[in-house]
Amino acid sequence: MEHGLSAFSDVSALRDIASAGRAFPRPAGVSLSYGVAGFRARAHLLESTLLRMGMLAAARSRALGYVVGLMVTASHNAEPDNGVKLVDADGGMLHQRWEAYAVELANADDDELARAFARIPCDPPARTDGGDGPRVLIAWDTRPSSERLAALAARGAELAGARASALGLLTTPQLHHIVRFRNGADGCALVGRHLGRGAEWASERGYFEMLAGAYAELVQTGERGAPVGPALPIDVDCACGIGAPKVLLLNEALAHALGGAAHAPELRVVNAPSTGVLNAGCGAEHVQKARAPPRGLASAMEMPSGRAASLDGDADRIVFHYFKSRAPSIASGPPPASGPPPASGPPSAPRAEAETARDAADGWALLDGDKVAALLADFLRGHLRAALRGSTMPASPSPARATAAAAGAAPHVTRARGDDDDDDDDGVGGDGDGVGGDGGELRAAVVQTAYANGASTAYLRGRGVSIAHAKTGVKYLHAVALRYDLSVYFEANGHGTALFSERLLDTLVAARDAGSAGGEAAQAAESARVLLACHQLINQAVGDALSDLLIVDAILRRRNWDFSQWDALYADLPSRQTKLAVRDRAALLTSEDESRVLNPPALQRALDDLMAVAEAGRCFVRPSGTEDAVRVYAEAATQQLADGLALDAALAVHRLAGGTGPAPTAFTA
Ligand SMILES: CC(=O)N[C@H]1[C@@H](OP(=O)(O)O)O[C@H](CO)[C@@H](O)[C@@H]1O
Repeated sequence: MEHGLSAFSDVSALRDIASAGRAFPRPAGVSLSYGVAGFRARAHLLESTLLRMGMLAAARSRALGYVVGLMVTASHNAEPDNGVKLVDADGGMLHQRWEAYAVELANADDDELARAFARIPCDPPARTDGGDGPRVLIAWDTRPSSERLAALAARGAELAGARASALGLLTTPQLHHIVRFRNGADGCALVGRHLGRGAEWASERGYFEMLAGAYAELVQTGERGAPVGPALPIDVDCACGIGAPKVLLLNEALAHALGGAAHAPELRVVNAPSTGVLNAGCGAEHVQKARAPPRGLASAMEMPSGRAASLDGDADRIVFHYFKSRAPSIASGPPPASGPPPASGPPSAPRAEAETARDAADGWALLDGDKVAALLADFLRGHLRAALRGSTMPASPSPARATAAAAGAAPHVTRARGDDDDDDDDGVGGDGDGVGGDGGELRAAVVQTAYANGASTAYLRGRGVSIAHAKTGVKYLHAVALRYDLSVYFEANGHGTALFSERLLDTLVAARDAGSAGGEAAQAAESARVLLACHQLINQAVGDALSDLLIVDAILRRRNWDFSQWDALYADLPSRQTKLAVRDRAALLTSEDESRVLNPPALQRALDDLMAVAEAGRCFVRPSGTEDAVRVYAEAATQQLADGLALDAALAVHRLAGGTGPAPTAFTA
């Protein structure tokens, strides 16, 4: 039993829960595991799960005394799938300790459901929510099955004694934002002191206002006072999902914040829901895994803006791409002091190897999550150094625990920086990049997974940026990122964000406000202003495609860079991903950092032999947390070697880890 909480004891509600369990039976033979982002399966298998997760969300809200969220989506999965993601009171993902309750509840026998629910410690000793009672905000994506599943979740929440509010169609990050700001407005200590306009921004409208306002702030000037680059259009591949209507709303908000559409970057919707099947041949997952442009933007002719972005099915991740022949040319200003040299700098020879046949033919290039992280890390780090020049760190007993201390919150509900609650399987390495002020050191780092391209890691290291490592899945990256004062985390697939600690924000506010003194202080104040606008723009709860889209565009405009200049930060090592089905993917066990197979041991021996003969070869395999498949990643000195390594590794998995169906002969995205 968790501290201070007792079991749910409303006997009549438990009776209702028991009968609902029988009315929506669990499909026979289906056992669900809580993957890297909640439960996912074919939609028709999920009715009992959604009902039960509505109950769990109610319990979580009751335990914390704050609003929580429930998102119905299967993100990048195929349209017939669906899933559920739970949003915790601080706007983050469900606390890992509660995942065990989620699994227990989702897999309880129908007759056991009420008893399983009654075992969840969720009755607080006294109400802490000002009497509003438990409340679950529910939103869903555009899948045909989503609305019905959302209604079942609402029913589950109500049976478990919570009020359920249906917010309708939202992106996943929007729901995270609304939960966070809603609780922040109510003074929830978990959310931090630097929230901005809590109550005003606790809505979809507020979300757009916040983003557009921060973007407008950032594009007031270019770097070092140079004129800012022009507002250019960008084609946004919305994966035939929820991103499409939201991009249109973002256009309106930008036009409003910037004093007219002419001053805003036009976000052109490609692949709206009415034009095709969700995630099929389009969207971030397709583009990044297949390393090919999406339908609708498959040639330079189809991409009139010369630059594009692809969102995934629930718009929590984004990758960028462009055709080199059509990239809009920007009269390049001087390179920023903090930034790397422009296009001509990095070597371009490896790029030729990296390009697939399609790239070579059309000059198509992908800018993935690693490239976004590199751009952000460079930009934020440069401004951080400038903002801290001459500043004094606020005295703080332990920066990492500042939020927890300020919160005074019970340890079992606090997910503050450095909270050891999440230390079980963080898989973190890296010490952090100390950026000093007079009174202490702020720690900054980029957090990557095993999927990060080796060239991106080398680039960041070469620029003195510290790298920390985490397991695949943003919940792991986020937990590691919270250990730093400023951290940028991105998965190569485009899921990520940047986090600012409370201590850093205190310091930035002080530096900004000291700016009127002139001289160096004025420069520091300007960088502090820029960083505070970034904090407002970058979603602090979770990776957010729309917020990432805007910050990338703002940085490029401030630097007067086009996509090719950004792309030239470093040349990706050639890589290839594929996946294959096995009898039982849970039987494949990997090391903490996922770089090595522990079981079956013969598989790692085979992979070692393959890597030994491929120049600069690196490969690893791991069971997917979202699909019934084993994923294979390979990189090597040439595309041909990377492809060969990936296929050989897939064959080794098939042979030694119970592959089903015919042995793989081609790549599966
Ligand atoms: C290689 C890859 O892209 N894996 C993705 C994918 O997880 P898997 O566990 O690999 O299926 O979906 C996750 C949720 O969206 C995302 O966090 C992760 O990065």
